[in-house]
Amino acid sequence: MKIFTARQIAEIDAYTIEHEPISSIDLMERAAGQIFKWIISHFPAPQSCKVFVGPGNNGGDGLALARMLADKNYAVEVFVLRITDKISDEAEANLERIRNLNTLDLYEMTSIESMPWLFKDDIVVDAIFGSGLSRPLEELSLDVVKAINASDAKVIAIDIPSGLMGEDNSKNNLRGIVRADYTLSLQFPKLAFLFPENAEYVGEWEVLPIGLHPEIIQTEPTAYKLLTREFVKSLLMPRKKFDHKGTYGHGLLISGSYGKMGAAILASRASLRSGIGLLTTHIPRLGYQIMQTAVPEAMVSIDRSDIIFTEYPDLSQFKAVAIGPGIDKKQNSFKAMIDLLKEVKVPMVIDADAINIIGEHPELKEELPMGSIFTPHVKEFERLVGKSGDSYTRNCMQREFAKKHGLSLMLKGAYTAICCPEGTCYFNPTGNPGMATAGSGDVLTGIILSLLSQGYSSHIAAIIGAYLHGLAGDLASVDVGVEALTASDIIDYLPKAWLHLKK
Ligand SMILES: NC(=O)C1=CN([C@@H]2O[C@H](COP(=O)(O)OP(=O)(O)OC[C@H]3O[C@@H](n4cnc5c(N)ncnc54)[C@H](OP(=O)(O)O)[C@@H]3O)[C@@H](O)[C@H]2O)[C@@H](O)CC1
Ligand SMILES: Nc1ncnc2c1ncn2[C@@H]1O[C@H](COP(=O)(O)OP(=O)(O)O)[C@@H](O)[C@H]1O
Ligand SMILES: [K+]
Repeated sequence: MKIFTARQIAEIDAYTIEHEPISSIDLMERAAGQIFKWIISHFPAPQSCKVFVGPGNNGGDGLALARMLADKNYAVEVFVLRITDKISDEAEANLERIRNLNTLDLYEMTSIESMPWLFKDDIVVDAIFGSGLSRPLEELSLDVVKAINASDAKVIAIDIPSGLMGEDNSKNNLRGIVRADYTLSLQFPKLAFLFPENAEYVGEWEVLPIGLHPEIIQTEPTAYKLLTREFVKSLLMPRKKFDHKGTYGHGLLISGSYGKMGAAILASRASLRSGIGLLTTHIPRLGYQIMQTAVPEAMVSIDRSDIIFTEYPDLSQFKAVAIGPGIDKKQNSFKAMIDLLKEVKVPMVIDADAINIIGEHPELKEELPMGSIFTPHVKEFERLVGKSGDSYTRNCMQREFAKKHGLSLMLKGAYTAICCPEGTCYFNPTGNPGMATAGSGDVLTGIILSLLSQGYSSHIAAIIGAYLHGLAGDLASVDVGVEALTASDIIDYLPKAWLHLKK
Protein backbone atom coordinates (compact mmCIF):
# COMPACT_ATOMS: atom_id res chain seq x y z
CA MET A 1 0.00 0.00 0.00
CA LYS A 2 1.40 3.37 -0.98
CA ILE A 3 1.93 6.05 1.63
CA PHE A 4 1.63 9.59 0.29
CA THR A 5 2.59 12.96 1.68
CA ALA A 6 -0.11 15.43 2.72
CA ARG A 7 0.57 17.43 -0.45
CA GLN A 8 0.14 14.36 -2.64
CA ILE A 9 -3.10 13.40 -0.88
CA ALA A 10 -4.54 16.82 -1.70
CA GLU A 11 -3.58 16.25 -5.36
CA ILE A 12 -5.17 12.79 -5.35
CA ASP A 13 -8.36 14.24 -3.83
CA ALA A 14 -8.43 16.90 -6.54
CA TYR A 15 -7.82 14.35 -9.30
CA THR A 16 -10.65 12.18 -7.99
CA ILE A 17 -13.04 15.13 -7.89
CA GLU A 18 -12.19 15.99 -11.48
CA HIS A 19 -12.01 12.51 -13.01
CA GLU A 20 -14.46 10.28 -11.16
CA PRO A 21 -16.15 12.77 -11.33
CA ILE A 22 -17.54 13.55 -7.91
CA SER A 23 -18.14 16.85 -6.19
CA SER A 24 -15.92 17.74 -3.27
CA ILE A 25 -18.92 17.82 -0.94
CA ASP A 26 -20.00 14.33 -2.01
CA LEU A 27 -16.48 13.03 -1.42
CA MET A 28 -16.66 14.54 2.03
CA GLU A 29 -20.01 12.82 2.55
CA ARG A 30 -18.37 9.52 1.61
CA ALA A 31 -15.51 10.11 4.05
CA ALA A 32 -17.87 11.07 6.86
CA GLY A 33 -20.06 8.07 6.01
CA GLN A 34 -17.12 5.69 6.47
CA ILE A 35 -16.23 7.23 9.82
CA PHE A 36 -19.89 7.10 10.84
CA LYS A 37 -20.05 3.38 10.01
CA TRP A 38 -16.93 2.74 12.05
CA ILE A 39 -18.30 4.63 15.06
CA ILE A 40 -21.71 2.96 15.07
CA SER A 41 -20.10 -0.47 14.91
CA HIS A 42 -17.61 0.28 17.72
CA PHE A 43 -19.70 2.58 19.95
CA PRO A 44 -23.40 1.84 19.41
CA ALA A 45 -25.96 4.57 20.28
CA PRO A 46 -26.98 6.19 22.48
CA GLN A 47 -23.70 7.84 23.47
CA SER A 48 -22.67 11.38 24.09
CA CYS A 49 -20.49 12.73 21.25
CA LYS A 50 -18.62 16.00 21.34
CA VAL A 51 -17.32 16.98 17.93
CA PHE A 52 -14.56 19.63 17.70
CA VAL A 53 -14.42 21.24 14.30
CA GLY A 54 -11.75 23.34 12.59
CA PRO A 55 -11.87 25.65 9.55
CA GLY A 56 -10.89 23.24 6.76
CA ASN A 57 -12.26 20.08 5.21
CA ASN A 58 -11.28 18.02 8.23
CA GLY A 59 -13.79 20.18 10.08
CA GLY A 60 -16.22 19.58 7.19
CA ASP A 61 -15.88 15.83 7.74
CA GLY A 62 -16.66 16.39 11.43
CA LEU A 63 -19.76 18.44 10.64
CA ALA A 64 -21.13 15.86 8.21
CA LEU A 65 -20.40 13.10 10.73
CA ALA A 66 -22.19 15.04 13.49
CA ARG A 67 -25.34 15.17 11.33
CA MET A 68 -25.19 11.42 10.69
CA LEU A 69 -24.65 10.57 14.35
CA ALA A 70 -27.48 12.88 15.47
CA ASP A 71 -29.73 11.14 12.96
CA LYS A 72 -28.92 7.87 14.69
CA ASN A 73 -29.86 9.21 18.13
CA TYR A 74 -26.39 9.94 19.48
CA ALA A 75 -26.40 12.95 21.83
CA VAL A 76 -24.29 15.21 19.64
CA GLU A 77 -22.74 18.55 20.53
CA VAL A 78 -20.67 20.35 17.93
CA PHE A 79 -18.02 22.94 18.84
CA VAL A 80 -16.84 25.06 15.94
CA LEU A 81 -13.45 26.63 16.72
CA ARG A 82 -13.39 30.17 15.39
CA ILE A 83 -9.66 30.18 14.70
CA THR A 84 -9.72 32.25 11.54
CA ASP A 85 -12.36 33.99 9.48
CA LYS A 86 -11.71 31.52 6.69
CA ILE A 87 -13.78 28.39 6.42
CA SER A 88 -13.64 25.96 3.52
CA ASP A 89 -16.64 25.90 1.16
CA GLU A 90 -17.45 22.29 2.03
CA ALA A 91 -17.22 22.93 5.77
CA GLU A 92 -19.47 25.97 5.33
CA ALA A 93 -22.00 23.91 3.37
CA ASN A 94 -22.03 21.23 6.06
CA LEU A 95 -22.36 23.86 8.75
CA GLU A 96 -25.42 25.22 6.94
CA ARG A 97 -26.91 21.74 6.80
CA ILE A 98 -26.89 21.39 10.57
CA ARG A 99 -27.51 24.97 11.62
CA ASN A 100 -31.22 24.53 12.04
CA LEU A 101 -31.34 20.92 13.15
CA ASN A 102 -32.95 20.36 16.51
CA THR A 103 -31.34 16.92 16.84
CA LEU A 104 -27.96 18.34 17.91
CA ASP A 105 -26.46 21.32 19.72
CA LEU A 106 -24.13 23.66 17.88
CA TYR A 107 -21.71 26.01 19.63
CA GLU A 108 -19.18 28.49 18.33
CA MET A 109 -15.95 28.70 20.32
CA THR A 110 -13.97 31.93 20.26
CA SER A 111 -12.09 31.29 23.47
CA ILE A 112 -11.23 28.40 25.76
CA GLU A 113 -13.80 29.77 28.25
CA SER A 114 -16.48 27.94 26.26
CA MET A 115 -14.69 24.59 26.43
CA PRO A 116 -17.21 22.01 27.63
CA TRP A 117 -16.44 19.56 30.42
CA LEU A 118 -15.44 16.24 28.93
CA PHE A 119 -16.66 13.14 30.75
CA LYS A 120 -15.12 9.68 30.79
CA ASP A 121 -18.04 8.26 28.80
CA ASP A 122 -17.97 10.96 26.14
CA ILE A 123 -16.79 10.27 22.66
CA VAL A 124 -14.69 13.20 21.48
CA VAL A 125 -14.36 13.52 17.72
CA ASP A 126 -11.26 15.43 16.73
CA ALA A 127 -11.97 17.21 13.44
CA ILE A 128 -9.91 20.33 14.09
CA PHE A 129 -7.12 19.87 11.55
CA GLY A 130 -6.31 17.14 9.08
CA SER A 131 -3.78 16.88 6.33
CA GLY A 132 -3.95 20.63 5.70
CA LEU A 133 -2.11 21.46 8.93
CA SER A 134 0.57 23.95 8.00
CA ARG A 135 2.20 24.89 11.33
CA PRO A 136 2.25 23.95 15.00
CA LEU A 137 -0.88 24.78 16.97
CA GLU A 138 -1.22 27.94 18.99
CA GLU A 139 -3.85 29.98 20.86
CA LEU A 140 -7.38 28.54 20.81
CA SER A 141 -6.65 25.29 18.98
CA LEU A 142 -3.69 24.63 21.27
CA ASP A 143 -5.84 25.25 24.37
CA VAL A 144 -8.61 22.99 23.10
CA VAL A 145 -6.16 20.20 22.31
CA LYS A 146 -4.65 20.46 25.79
CA ALA A 147 -8.14 20.24 27.33
CA ILE A 148 -9.00 17.19 25.21
CA ASN A 149 -5.74 15.55 26.25
CA ALA A 150 -6.39 16.28 29.91
CA SER A 151 -9.74 14.46 29.78
CA ASP A 152 -10.55 10.76 30.13
CA ALA A 153 -12.94 10.79 27.18
CA LYS A 154 -12.47 8.37 24.27
CA VAL A 155 -10.92 10.37 21.47
CA ILE A 156 -11.44 9.53 17.82
CA ALA A 157 -9.32 11.54 15.38
CA ILE A 158 -10.55 11.99 11.85
CA ASP A 159 -7.78 11.33 9.32
CA ILE A 160 -4.89 12.32 11.62
CA PRO A 161 -4.71 13.63 15.19
CA SER A 162 -4.93 17.42 15.05
CA GLY A 163 -1.52 18.98 15.44
CA LEU A 164 0.38 15.98 14.08
CA MET A 165 2.16 16.58 10.78
CA GLY A 166 1.85 13.78 8.26
CA GLU A 167 5.60 13.32 7.93
CA ASP A 168 8.07 15.50 9.75
CA ASN A 169 7.34 16.35 13.39
CA SER A 170 10.91 17.18 14.34
CA LYS A 171 10.05 20.87 14.82
CA ASN A 172 6.50 20.43 16.08
CA ASN A 173 5.12 21.56 19.43
CA LEU A 174 4.42 18.15 20.94
CA ARG A 175 2.07 19.56 23.57
CA GLY A 176 -0.21 20.73 20.79
CA ILE A 177 -1.07 17.32 19.33
CA VAL A 178 -4.27 15.43 20.11
CA ARG A 179 -3.69 12.13 21.90
CA ALA A 180 -6.25 9.98 20.16
CA ASP A 181 -7.41 6.54 21.21
CA TYR A 182 -8.31 5.80 17.59
CA THR A 183 -7.25 7.45 14.37
CA LEU A 184 -9.39 6.80 11.32
CA SER A 185 -7.19 7.64 8.37
CA LEU A 186 -8.87 8.29 5.04
CA GLN A 187 -7.75 6.00 2.23
CA PHE A 188 -4.03 5.96 3.15
CA PRO A 189 -1.99 5.67 6.32
CA LYS A 190 0.27 8.63 7.09
CA LEU A 191 4.01 8.16 7.38
CA ALA A 192 3.96 9.63 10.89
CA PHE A 193 1.84 6.69 12.13
CA LEU A 194 4.77 4.34 11.62
CA PHE A 195 7.18 6.14 13.94
CA PRO A 196 7.36 4.98 17.57
CA GLU A 197 7.30 8.45 19.15
CA ASN A 198 3.94 9.22 17.51
CA ALA A 199 2.15 6.14 18.88
CA GLU A 200 0.93 8.12 21.90
CA TYR A 201 -0.91 10.54 19.59
CA VAL A 202 -2.19 8.14 16.95
CA GLY A 203 -3.45 5.37 19.25
CA GLU A 204 -4.91 2.47 17.30
CA TRP A 205 -5.23 3.43 13.67
CA GLU A 206 -7.25 2.14 10.79
CA VAL A 207 -7.44 3.07 7.14
CA LEU A 208 -10.96 3.67 5.82
CA PRO A 209 -11.32 3.55 2.04
CA ILE A 210 -13.14 6.49 0.45
CA GLY A 211 -12.81 5.42 -3.18
CA LEU A 212 -10.13 7.85 -4.35
CA HIS A 213 -9.31 7.38 -8.03
CA PRO A 214 -7.34 4.12 -8.59
CA GLU A 215 -5.56 5.49 -11.66
CA ILE A 216 -3.82 8.32 -9.85
CA ILE A 217 -3.08 6.08 -6.87
CA GLN A 218 -1.32 3.73 -9.23
CA THR A 219 0.64 6.30 -11.17
CA GLU A 220 1.57 8.77 -8.43
CA PRO A 221 5.14 7.93 -7.36
CA THR A 222 6.04 7.57 -3.72
CA ALA A 223 9.11 6.62 -1.73
CA TYR A 224 7.07 5.03 1.08
CA LYS A 225 5.10 1.82 1.03
CA LEU A 226 3.42 -0.33 3.65
CA LEU A 227 3.76 -4.04 2.94
CA THR A 228 0.60 -6.07 2.42
CA ARG A 229 0.16 -9.83 2.23
CA GLU A 230 -0.93 -9.63 -1.42
CA PHE A 231 2.18 -7.71 -2.38
CA VAL A 232 4.56 -10.01 -0.50
CA LYS A 233 2.81 -13.06 -1.89
CA SER A 234 3.27 -11.72 -5.42
CA LEU A 235 7.04 -11.75 -4.87
CA LEU A 236 7.24 -15.46 -4.09
CA MET A 237 8.86 -17.77 -6.65
CA PRO A 238 6.97 -21.00 -7.29
CA ARG A 239 8.67 -24.36 -6.75
CA LYS A 240 8.74 -26.73 -9.70
CA LYS A 241 8.36 -30.48 -9.94
CA PHE A 242 11.97 -31.24 -10.89
CA ASP A 243 13.65 -28.81 -8.51
CA HIS A 244 16.35 -30.28 -6.30
CA LYS A 245 18.28 -28.92 -3.34
CA GLY A 246 20.83 -27.33 -5.63
CA THR A 247 18.02 -25.20 -7.04
CA TYR A 248 17.55 -23.52 -3.68
CA GLY A 249 21.14 -22.63 -3.10
CA HIS A 250 23.82 -23.16 -0.54
CA GLY A 251 24.20 -20.47 2.13
CA LEU A 252 26.98 -19.77 4.58
CA LEU A 253 26.13 -18.54 8.05
CA ILE A 254 28.98 -17.22 10.22
CA SER A 255 27.67 -17.16 13.72
CA GLY A 256 28.21 -17.97 17.39
CA SER A 257 30.96 -17.56 19.95
CA TYR A 258 31.66 -18.78 23.47
CA GLY A 259 28.39 -18.35 25.40
CA LYS A 260 26.43 -17.39 22.29
CA MET A 261 26.07 -20.62 20.36
CA GLY A 262 22.30 -20.26 20.68
CA ALA A 263 22.39 -17.50 18.08
CA ALA A 264 23.93 -19.87 15.54
CA ILE A 265 21.32 -22.51 16.30
CA LEU A 266 18.41 -20.10 16.01
CA ALA A 267 19.62 -18.54 12.75
CA SER A 268 20.41 -21.98 11.27
CA ARG A 269 17.04 -23.44 12.18
CA ALA A 270 15.24 -20.38 10.82
CA SER A 271 17.19 -20.64 7.58
CA LEU A 272 16.28 -24.28 7.14
CA ARG A 273 12.60 -23.51 7.85
CA SER A 274 12.62 -20.89 5.11
CA GLY A 275 13.45 -23.00 2.09
CA ILE A 276 17.24 -23.00 1.75
CA GLY A 277 18.69 -25.96 -0.20
CA LEU A 278 21.90 -26.42 1.80
CA LEU A 279 23.25 -24.61 4.81
CA THR A 280 26.77 -24.49 6.18
CA THR A 281 27.16 -22.83 9.54
CA HIS A 282 30.66 -21.66 10.41
CA ILE A 283 31.23 -21.69 14.17
CA PRO A 284 34.07 -21.68 16.69
CA ARG A 285 35.39 -25.11 17.61
CA LEU A 286 33.63 -25.35 20.98
CA GLY A 287 30.25 -25.32 19.26
CA TYR A 288 30.75 -28.39 17.10
CA GLN A 289 28.81 -30.93 19.14
CA ILE A 290 26.16 -28.42 20.11
CA MET A 291 25.43 -27.55 16.48
CA GLN A 292 25.48 -31.07 15.14
CA THR A 293 23.05 -32.17 17.81
CA ALA A 294 20.75 -29.18 17.74
CA VAL A 295 20.57 -28.70 13.95
CA PRO A 296 21.29 -32.01 12.20
CA GLU A 297 20.22 -30.57 8.82
CA ALA A 298 23.06 -28.03 8.79
CA MET A 299 26.65 -28.78 7.76
CA VAL A 300 29.23 -27.33 10.06
CA SER A 301 32.48 -25.53 9.27
CA ILE A 302 34.84 -25.26 12.23
CA ASP A 303 36.99 -22.26 13.04
CA ARG A 304 40.56 -22.73 14.25
CA SER A 305 39.58 -20.70 17.31
CA ASP A 306 37.75 -22.43 20.12
CA ILE A 307 35.71 -19.41 21.03
CA ILE A 308 35.37 -16.81 18.27
CA PHE A 309 35.23 -16.26 14.50
CA THR A 310 38.74 -15.83 13.02
CA GLU A 311 38.55 -17.44 9.57
CA TYR A 312 36.04 -18.70 7.03
CA PRO A 313 35.73 -21.60 4.60
CA ASP A 314 36.25 -21.62 0.82
CA LEU A 315 33.55 -19.30 -0.48
CA SER A 316 33.20 -20.64 -4.01
CA GLN A 317 30.19 -22.84 -3.30
CA PHE A 318 27.97 -20.28 -1.57
CA LYS A 319 25.18 -18.21 -3.11
CA ALA A 320 24.88 -15.95 -0.08
CA VAL A 321 26.65 -15.28 3.21
CA ALA A 322 25.27 -14.07 6.54
CA ILE A 323 27.47 -12.87 9.34
CA GLY A 324 26.81 -11.55 12.79
CA PRO A 325 24.45 -13.41 15.10
CA GLY A 326 26.39 -14.14 18.29
CA ILE A 327 29.85 -13.33 16.93
CA ASP A 328 31.98 -11.04 19.05
CA LYS A 329 33.86 -7.84 18.29
CA LYS A 330 37.30 -9.25 19.15
CA GLN A 331 40.31 -8.00 17.17
CA ASN A 332 40.80 -11.32 15.39
CA SER A 333 37.17 -11.35 14.29
CA PHE A 334 37.64 -7.87 12.85
CA LYS A 335 40.68 -9.05 10.88
CA ALA A 336 38.80 -12.06 9.56
CA MET A 337 35.95 -9.81 8.57
CA ILE A 338 38.23 -7.52 6.53
CA ASP A 339 39.49 -10.56 4.57
CA LEU A 340 35.97 -11.90 4.18
CA LEU A 341 34.58 -8.64 2.85
CA LYS A 342 37.44 -8.37 0.35
CA GLU A 343 36.73 -11.84 -0.96
CA VAL A 344 32.95 -12.23 -0.93
CA LYS A 345 31.26 -11.64 -4.27
CA VAL A 346 27.77 -12.87 -3.35
CA PRO A 347 25.15 -10.86 -1.40
CA MET A 348 25.62 -10.71 2.34
CA VAL A 349 23.39 -10.24 5.36
CA ILE A 350 25.22 -8.25 8.00
CA ASP A 351 23.79 -8.35 11.49
CA ALA A 352 24.56 -7.69 15.16
CA ASP A 353 28.30 -7.42 16.00
CA ALA A 354 29.20 -7.55 12.31
CA ILE A 355 27.32 -4.23 12.00
CA ASN A 356 29.11 -2.88 15.07
CA ILE A 357 32.49 -3.82 13.57
CA ILE A 358 31.64 -1.93 10.38
CA GLY A 359 30.33 0.97 12.50
CA GLU A 360 33.75 1.17 14.18
CA HIS A 361 35.60 0.79 10.88
CA PRO A 362 33.50 2.74 8.35
CA GLU A 363 36.08 2.20 5.61
CA LEU A 364 34.86 -1.43 5.44
CA LYS A 365 31.61 -0.23 3.86
CA GLU A 366 33.48 0.28 0.63
CA GLU A 367 34.33 -3.44 0.55
CA LEU A 368 30.76 -4.70 0.78
CA PRO A 369 29.53 -6.87 -2.07
CA MET A 370 26.64 -5.65 -4.23
CA GLY A 371 23.24 -6.47 -2.84
CA SER A 372 24.26 -6.59 0.79
CA ILE A 373 21.64 -6.19 3.51
CA PHE A 374 22.20 -4.61 6.91
CA THR A 375 19.74 -5.55 9.65
CA PRO A 376 20.37 -3.19 12.60
CA HIS A 377 18.09 -2.35 15.51
CA VAL A 378 18.17 1.31 16.54
CA LYS A 379 21.34 1.12 18.64
CA GLU A 380 23.25 -0.70 15.89
CA PHE A 381 21.83 1.74 13.34
CA GLU A 382 23.24 4.66 15.31
CA ARG A 383 26.68 3.03 15.39
CA LEU A 384 26.53 2.41 11.65
CA VAL A 385 24.85 5.52 10.29
CA GLY A 386 24.74 8.08 13.10
CA LYS A 387 22.39 9.45 15.75
CA SER A 388 19.22 11.43 15.22
CA GLY A 389 16.67 12.93 17.56
CA ASP A 390 13.54 11.67 15.82
CA SER A 391 12.37 8.88 13.58
CA TYR A 392 11.59 10.98 10.52
CA THR A 393 15.14 12.33 10.40
CA ARG A 394 16.45 8.83 11.06
CA ASN A 395 14.40 7.53 8.15
CA CYS A 396 15.83 10.21 5.86
CA MET A 397 19.35 9.19 6.98
CA GLN A 398 18.46 5.56 6.36
CA ARG A 399 17.23 6.19 2.81
CA GLU A 400 20.28 8.29 2.07
CA PHE A 401 22.67 5.61 3.39
CA ALA A 402 21.01 2.89 1.32
CA LYS A 403 21.24 5.00 -1.82
CA LYS A 404 24.80 6.16 -1.24
CA HIS A 405 26.19 2.69 -0.56
CA GLY A 406 23.95 0.78 -2.97
CA LEU A 407 22.63 -1.65 -0.36
CA SER A 408 19.46 -2.52 1.53
CA LEU A 409 19.27 -1.13 5.03
CA MET A 410 16.65 -2.54 7.31
CA LEU A 411 15.88 -0.78 10.59
CA LYS A 412 14.20 -3.28 12.89
CA GLY A 413 11.34 -2.30 15.16
CA ALA A 414 7.56 -2.39 15.41
CA TYR A 415 7.29 -1.21 11.80
CA THR A 416 10.59 -2.46 10.44
CA ALA A 417 11.68 -0.11 7.64
CA ILE A 418 13.50 -1.55 4.64
CA CYS A 419 15.26 1.08 2.54
CA CYS A 420 16.42 0.03 -0.92
CA PRO A 421 19.25 1.44 -3.01
CA GLU A 422 16.83 3.01 -5.53
CA GLY A 423 15.22 5.06 -2.77
CA THR A 424 12.03 3.21 -1.82
CA CYS A 425 11.33 2.52 1.83
CA TYR A 426 8.99 -0.35 2.72
CA PHE A 427 7.42 -0.63 6.18
CA ASN A 428 6.48 -4.00 7.58
CA PRO A 429 3.19 -4.22 9.50
CA THR A 430 3.54 -7.77 10.84
CA GLY A 431 5.02 -8.58 14.24
CA ASN A 432 4.14 -7.78 17.84
CA PRO A 433 5.76 -6.77 21.13
CA GLY A 434 6.17 -10.45 22.04
CA MET A 435 9.01 -10.46 19.52
CA ALA A 436 11.00 -8.03 21.63
CA THR A 437 12.85 -11.03 23.03
CA ALA A 438 16.38 -12.39 22.88
CA GLY A 439 17.28 -14.06 19.62
CA SER A 440 14.40 -12.90 17.46
CA GLY A 441 16.81 -10.87 15.33
CA ASP A 442 18.97 -13.97 14.81
CA VAL A 443 15.90 -15.73 13.43
CA LEU A 444 15.37 -12.91 10.95
CA THR A 445 18.98 -13.11 9.75
CA GLY A 446 18.58 -16.84 9.13
CA ILE A 447 15.39 -16.29 7.13
CA ILE A 448 16.95 -13.62 4.93
CA LEU A 449 20.07 -15.72 4.28
CA SER A 450 17.78 -18.52 3.20
CA LEU A 451 15.89 -16.31 0.75
CA LEU A 452 19.07 -14.84 -0.72
CA SER A 453 20.46 -18.35 -1.21
CA GLN A 454 17.31 -19.31 -3.09
CA GLY A 455 17.97 -16.54 -5.58
CA TYR A 456 15.69 -13.77 -4.36
CA SER A 457 17.22 -10.36 -5.02
CA SER A 458 18.37 -8.49 -1.95
CA HIS A 459 15.56 -6.07 -1.32
CA ILE A 460 12.98 -8.76 -2.09
CA ALA A 461 14.66 -11.14 0.35
CA ALA A 462 14.59 -8.38 2.97
CA ILE A 463 10.90 -7.66 2.30
CA ILE A 464 9.74 -11.28 2.35
CA GLY A 465 11.99 -12.00 5.33
CA ALA A 466 10.67 -9.15 7.46
CA TYR A 467 7.05 -9.93 6.61
CA LEU A 468 7.35 -13.67 7.19
CA HIS A 469 9.28 -13.22 10.45
CA GLY A 470 6.60 -10.90 11.83
CA LEU A 471 3.81 -13.14 10.59
CA ALA A 472 5.34 -16.17 12.31
CA GLY A 473 5.58 -14.08 15.48
CA ASP A 474 1.92 -13.05 15.14
CA LEU A 475 0.74 -16.61 14.61
CA ALA A 476 2.85 -17.77 17.56
CA SER A 477 1.44 -15.03 19.79
CA VAL A 478 -2.10 -16.28 19.16
CA ASP A 479 -1.19 -19.62 20.73
CA VAL A 480 1.46 -18.75 23.31
CA GLY A 481 0.72 -15.10 24.09
CA VAL A 482 3.16 -12.22 23.92
CA GLU A 483 4.82 -12.65 27.31
CA ALA A 484 5.82 -16.27 26.82
CA LEU A 485 6.87 -15.92 23.19
CA THR A 486 10.48 -16.90 22.49
CA ALA A 487 12.64 -16.73 19.39
CA SER A 488 12.28 -20.52 19.06
CA ASP A 489 8.50 -20.07 18.87
CA ILE A 490 8.98 -17.77 15.88
CA ILE A 491 10.88 -20.58 14.13
CA ASP A 492 8.26 -23.15 15.12
CA TYR A 493 5.56 -21.02 13.51
CA LEU A 494 7.45 -20.40 10.26
CA PRO A 495 5.71 -23.37 8.58
CA LYS A 496 2.30 -21.88 9.39
CA ALA A 497 3.49 -18.44 8.33
CA TRP A 498 4.55 -19.78 4.91
CA LEU A 499 1.19 -21.47 4.46
CA HIS A 500 -0.66 -18.35 5.55
CA LEU A 501 1.37 -16.15 3.21
CA LYS A 502 0.75 -18.42 0.22
CA LYS A 503 -3.00 -18.83 0.89
N1 LIG B 1 -10.17 17.42 -0.25
C1 LIG B 1 -11.19 16.58 -0.19
O1 LIG B 1 -11.98 16.54 -1.07
C2 LIG B 1 -11.38 15.73 0.97
C3 LIG B 1 -10.72 16.01 2.17
N2 LIG B 1 -11.03 15.36 3.26
C4 LIG B 1 -10.69 15.89 4.57
O2 LIG B 1 -10.08 17.13 4.41
C5 LIG B 1 -8.91 17.22 5.22
C6 LIG B 1 -7.94 18.17 4.61
O3 LIG B 1 -8.65 19.36 4.46
P1 LIG B 1 -7.92 20.74 4.31
O4 LIG B 1 -6.93 20.65 3.23
O5 LIG B 1 -8.98 21.76 4.19
O6 LIG B 1 -7.09 20.89 5.66
P2 LIG B 1 -7.52 20.98 7.19
O7 LIG B 1 -6.46 20.30 7.94
O8 LIG B 1 -8.92 20.60 7.46
O9 LIG B 1 -7.46 22.56 7.54
C7 LIG B 1 -6.68 23.46 6.86
C8 LIG B 1 -7.11 24.82 7.33
O10 LIG B 1 -6.56 25.04 8.60
C9 LIG B 1 -5.67 26.15 8.56
N3 LIG B 1 -4.54 25.82 9.39
C10 LIG B 1 -3.59 24.90 9.16
N4 LIG B 1 -2.75 24.80 10.20
C11 LIG B 1 -3.20 25.70 11.12
C12 LIG B 1 -2.76 26.08 12.41
N5 LIG B 1 -1.71 25.50 13.00
N6 LIG B 1 -3.44 27.04 13.06
C13 LIG B 1 -4.50 27.62 12.49
N7 LIG B 1 -4.96 27.29 11.27
C14 LIG B 1 -4.32 26.36 10.59
C15 LIG B 1 -5.32 26.33 7.13
O11 LIG B 1 -5.00 27.66 6.94
P3 LIG B 1 -3.62 28.10 6.22
O12 LIG B 1 -2.60 27.03 6.42
O13 LIG B 1 -4.01 28.23 4.80
O14 LIG B 1 -3.27 29.37 6.89
C16 LIG B 1 -6.63 25.93 6.46
O15 LIG B 1 -7.55 26.98 6.55
C17 LIG B 1 -8.41 15.82 5.32
O16 LIG B 1 -7.60 15.64 6.46
C18 LIG B 1 -9.72 15.05 5.38
O17 LIG B 1 -10.18 15.02 6.73
C19 LIG B 1 -12.07 14.33 3.20
O18 LIG B 1 -13.28 14.97 3.42
C20 LIG B 1 -12.11 13.64 1.86
C21 LIG B 1 -12.32 14.61 0.81
N1 LIG C 1 7.14 -4.33 19.28
C1 LIG C 1 7.50 -5.06 18.21
N2 LIG C 1 6.65 -5.23 17.19
C2 LIG C 1 7.02 -5.94 16.10
N3 LIG C 1 8.23 -6.52 15.94
C3 LIG C 1 9.12 -6.38 16.92
C4 LIG C 1 8.81 -5.65 18.10
N4 LIG C 1 9.90 -5.67 18.89
C5 LIG C 1 10.85 -6.39 18.24
N5 LIG C 1 10.38 -6.81 17.06
C6 LIG C 1 11.14 -7.56 16.04
O1 LIG C 1 11.98 -8.52 16.68
C7 LIG C 1 13.30 -8.49 16.13
C8 LIG C 1 14.29 -8.10 17.23
O2 LIG C 1 15.58 -8.08 16.69
P1 LIG C 1 16.86 -7.71 17.57
O3 LIG C 1 16.61 -6.45 18.32
O4 LIG C 1 18.05 -7.79 16.71
O5 LIG C 1 16.86 -8.90 18.64
P2 LIG C 1 18.04 -9.85 19.10
O6 LIG C 1 19.27 -9.03 19.10
O7 LIG C 1 17.65 -10.26 20.48
O8 LIG C 1 18.08 -10.99 18.19
C9 LIG C 1 13.25 -7.52 14.98
O9 LIG C 1 12.99 -8.19 13.77
C10 LIG C 1 12.07 -6.60 15.33
O10 LIG C 1 11.46 -6.05 14.18
K1 LIG D 1 -8.15 15.53 12.96
